[in-house]
Amino acid sequence: MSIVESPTTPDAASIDPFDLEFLRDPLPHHAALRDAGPVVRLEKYGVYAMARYDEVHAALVDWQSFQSAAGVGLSNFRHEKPWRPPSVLLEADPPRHDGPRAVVAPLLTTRRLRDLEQQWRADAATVVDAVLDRGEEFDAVTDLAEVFPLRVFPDAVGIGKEGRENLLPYGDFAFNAFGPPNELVTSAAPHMPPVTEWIGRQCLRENLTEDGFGAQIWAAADRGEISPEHAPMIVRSLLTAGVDTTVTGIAAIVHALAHTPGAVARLRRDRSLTRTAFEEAVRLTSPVQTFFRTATRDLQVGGVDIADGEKILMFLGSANRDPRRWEDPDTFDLDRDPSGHVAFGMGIHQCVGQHIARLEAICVLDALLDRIVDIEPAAPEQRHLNNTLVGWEHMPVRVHRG
Ligand code: HEM
Ligand SMILES: O=C(O)c1ccc(-c2ccccn2)cc1
Repeated sequence: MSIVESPTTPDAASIDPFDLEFLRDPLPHHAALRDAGPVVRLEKYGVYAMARYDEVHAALVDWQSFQSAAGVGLSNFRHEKPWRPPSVLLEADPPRHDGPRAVVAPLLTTRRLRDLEQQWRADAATVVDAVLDRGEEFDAVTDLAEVFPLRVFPDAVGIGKEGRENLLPYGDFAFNAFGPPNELVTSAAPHMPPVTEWIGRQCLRENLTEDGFGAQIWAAADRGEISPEHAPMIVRSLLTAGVDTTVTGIAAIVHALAHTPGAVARLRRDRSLTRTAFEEAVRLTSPVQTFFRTATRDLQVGGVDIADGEKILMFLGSANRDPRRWEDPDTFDLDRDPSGHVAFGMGIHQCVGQHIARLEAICVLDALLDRIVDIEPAAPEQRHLNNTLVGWEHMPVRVHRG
């Protein structure tokens, strides 16, 4: 008896995770990939997809078998030239990864961010007041989620005031470049040379303030903890990975509150839940949806043979909604324990900036909770399409000030 594919269940092997229709609404495709098995070979790109929590988690923590140095995008650095010099963090395996990581991680701990927290809370109050002064309806993306990170993060890194409008397009391109050269990449590429050049200049010691993360990274080079040519590369890492991602992180918590009646009231009653709220928001809407690893030897996963050198695409957003791991996964649930989610990855490459991301979101969330008693969608939202990131162009909301 032949198995008749129902028209609504796409044959998983033919799924294109970089097709614009997929990016517009990935959820049904994630379910098809999860249900097709622990590993599915995607015919279009000849890569192996992992969409279930257990396999994604296992690959993330096994850097020896699933390496980053061949690139964490579709492009395989064993055979192809990267579009930019590889990151000494993201696209490096131990031991090359160890020194840069040991330098950056201590700079970005919650303890080190304490003095930033006071300033960022004041900034968040200023930004939210300015938004609410204009009325009870606003765009949570263009008026808030894009405004706050660009107000606080470039100063924290210590880059110059001019040209900061390059940061979002640069990050957007970098995250698109992890995918295939589709129209999201080809339409932006012609505009990138001056943007890439600007980013490179911001990472030079003479262009950094003496009190930001950038200067602290250069000071580590003075101490011989990293080589001098790695210092600008590491500053570039912060500028690449630290802006567009946090825009979605902030938008994700606002989205969750606007679509979950009673959540604002619950959080106003119990502020100890705000950290859980952010973790649950990025579990539900993982800003970084996918990225790759490369097999370092012939592997077998879930009965599927993966040869040395093959690319594996990990679906973090899908893993974070896998019903095999999460009860009622599609619900924003403040009583859930979201720990163990893979929105920040896991293992040696787990997001080194996650405490920055968390602090930015909590500062905005608390500023909102201090001023509103409820929030709801005011008009249909508009997705922002990117090969790796999920996010919104617009998110109209209406707040009630009580
Ligand atoms: C909500 C916001 C963010 C999300 C969802 C996010 C997500 C991630 C994920 C999933 C990884 C792992 C990549 C891998 O395993 O290959 C990662 C790594 C990284 N992130 Fe974040 N990130 C966020 C914000 C930030 C910020 C604010 C910074 C900078 C301050 C940052 C800097 C980095 C760097 C440098 C790495 C590479 C770490 C390494 O390879 O050792 N990220 N991030
Ligand atoms: O070191 C860099 O330049 C860099 C670091 C991290 C990322 C990244 C990639 C996938 C998921 C989350 N973050 C991108 C770039």
